Amino acid sequence: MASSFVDTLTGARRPVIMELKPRSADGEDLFRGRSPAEIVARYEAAGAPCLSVVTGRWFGGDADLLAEVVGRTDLPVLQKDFITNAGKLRAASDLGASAVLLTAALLPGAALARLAERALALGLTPFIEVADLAEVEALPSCEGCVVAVNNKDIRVRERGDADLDRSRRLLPAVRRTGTPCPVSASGIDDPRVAAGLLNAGYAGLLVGTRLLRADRLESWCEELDDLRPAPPAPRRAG
Ligand SMILES: O=C(O)c1ccccc1NCC(=O)[C@H](O)[C@H](O)COP(=O)(O)O
Repeated sequence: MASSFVDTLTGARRPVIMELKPRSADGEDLFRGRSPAEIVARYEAAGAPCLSVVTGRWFGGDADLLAEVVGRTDLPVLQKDFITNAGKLRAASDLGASAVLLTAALLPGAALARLAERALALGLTPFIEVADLAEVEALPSCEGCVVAVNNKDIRVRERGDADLDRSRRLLPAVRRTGTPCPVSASGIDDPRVAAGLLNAGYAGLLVGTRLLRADRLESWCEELDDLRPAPPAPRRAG
């Protein structure tokens, strides 16, 4: 089945999933008085192809935030939360999400495969997140799924430093899963690092904290564009 989340991300000039997350893992207020509507408008103006909404309590999110974001945009939206059963998939679909997080560290292999299949049947893109080689190698076939390498450690609520080498190391194994859309997620700060990951073969990035902190989001995006190969020139008629 065609996936609008995957197609939109892989077809984007700036393949950055821009995230709404009210608080960092350390409790920093990332919205800084801005409404979700303002942040959505800012991300759309910056050319976001897809959005991510953290609904997990640790980060200050909830289902109302997801509903509000979905009501403000036509972009495909990922729900980032601990989704562990079919009821949560139905709830995500009812709220209008286009993609759902499935965390390999939390879900035994058979449960992960079952939830990924169920998500696809509901028209949701499974956004399967991994953090080490054993998790990648245990994945079922990932056609139609995003496979995302989390550069941080969710077991410590993402409080530690990011290990960006993890994304670089795991990319060949992630490709072998059959995913059309490898993504690097978390702890991506510097546009040079972002461009390096895309130029190495990632089809997309998931960035939250850095974009929410940026006073000049457009500058961050332009710096990223400048470090990427130029898009092909449009064909001239005649
Ligand atoms: O990754 C998870 O398993 C997770 C589960 C529930 C809520 C949030 C979760 N992760 C949040 C993130 O991974 C980050 O917010 C996202 O990747 C952006 O990271 P950053 O750019 O470092 O804010």
